[in-house]
Amino acid sequence: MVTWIRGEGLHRQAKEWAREHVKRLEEVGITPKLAIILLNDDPVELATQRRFASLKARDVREVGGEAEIYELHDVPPERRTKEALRLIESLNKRDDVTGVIIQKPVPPFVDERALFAALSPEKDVDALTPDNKKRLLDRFDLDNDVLPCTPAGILELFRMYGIEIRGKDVVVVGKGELVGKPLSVMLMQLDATVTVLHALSKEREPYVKRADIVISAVGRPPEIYRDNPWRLTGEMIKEGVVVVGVGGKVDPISGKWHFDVDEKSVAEKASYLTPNIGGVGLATRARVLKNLIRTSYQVARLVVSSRIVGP
Ligand SMILES: NC(=O)C1=CN([C@@H]2O[C@H](COP(=O)(O)OP(=O)(O)OC[C@H]3O[C@@H](n4cnc5c(N)ncnc54)[C@H](OP(=O)(O)O)[C@@H]3O)[C@@H](O)[C@H]2O)C=CC1
Ligand SMILES: Nc1nc(=O)c2c([nH]1)NC[C@@H]1CN(c3ccc(C(=O)N[C@@H](CCC(=O)O)C(=O)O)cc3)C=[N+]21
Repeated sequence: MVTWIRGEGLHRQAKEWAREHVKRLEEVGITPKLAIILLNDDPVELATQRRFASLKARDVREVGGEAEIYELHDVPPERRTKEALRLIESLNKRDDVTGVIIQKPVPPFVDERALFAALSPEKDVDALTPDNKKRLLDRFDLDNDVLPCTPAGILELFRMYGIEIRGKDVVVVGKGELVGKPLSVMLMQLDATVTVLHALSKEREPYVKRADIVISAVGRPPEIYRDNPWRLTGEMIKEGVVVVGVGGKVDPISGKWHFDVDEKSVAEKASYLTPNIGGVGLATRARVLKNLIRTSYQVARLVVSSRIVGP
């Protein structure tokens, strides 16, 4: 029988914790405010990113903070990087903005590197600025650092469900900057044997079949992408494996979700499995809240007093 790995508990705990810290920050005159930037005009991405952005904004408002969503997807392609840079610079300067998320993926013609390089590292809720990314290669502290939201959320889920990582064969499918790459680095530091598969991997099946833990972070469901699709099904995995499904897209026409993992067939073989709804997404949002509180303390130290102590 499969045990479902649910994110609800982490999400609820994070909201309670964040609510307390919003009150403490109010006492020093700081209200956490998250700015979310949308840049992608691809219809699938726009539908998906709008959904995520509004959920994150809702969480922040529920704990007493503020959120602003900036939609730049209508700016002509040739001006979009420039306009985004201008917006990021103004958000950097504003003392009322304490955290910024640039929703990924950005369209191919936008200079993503330049955007993350321009963002103030102390407001970087996703830990995606060049310096924040590099710190991961050194070491990390799951309880105290601003870490990439989804990888950290997944590690918290493993801890909560008592899933061992040390010495395990872990396959990570996808090496995106947001999930696959940082997560595989973190798993390596936790002494897993990590195999990373991606679009150009010669073979995937043999690696997936022998893994103790499979994490799928691709986001190319066959219902939406004819070219180069990916789906993990029950016949691809061994009995008793732990499966974590991360990738998913909203179909802009039907408004329906399609995911990396075929929940039904995988549930018949896996020992632990994240549900496509109510799993990693909630763990990610829990971590977004925690990171925003941490970046808000960092901003408070800069604009109010360096003596303010954080969580
Ligand atoms: N549930 C949640 O909370 C979250 C979900 N997501 C979702 O996770 C997914 C991944 O996010 P992100 O890291 O930004 O992804 P990217 O789009 O940056 O990367 C996708 C990765 O998948 C690989 N890939 C593409 N096609 C295949 C294939 N056919 N088989 C195997 N691998 C393939 C790519 O390979 P290559 O590098 O060779 O091009 C790339 O490494 C997205 O769907 C995103 O929406 C993200 C964050 C949170
Ligand atoms: N810079 C950046 N940072 C991100 O953190 C980021 C991003 N870009 N791009 C896209 C992905 C995706 N993502 C999710 C957030 C919430 C849910 C989520 O809450 N899902 C709910 C419900 C979904 C629904 O009700 O529609 C669930 O799983 O139960 C999922 C996925 C963050 N992402």
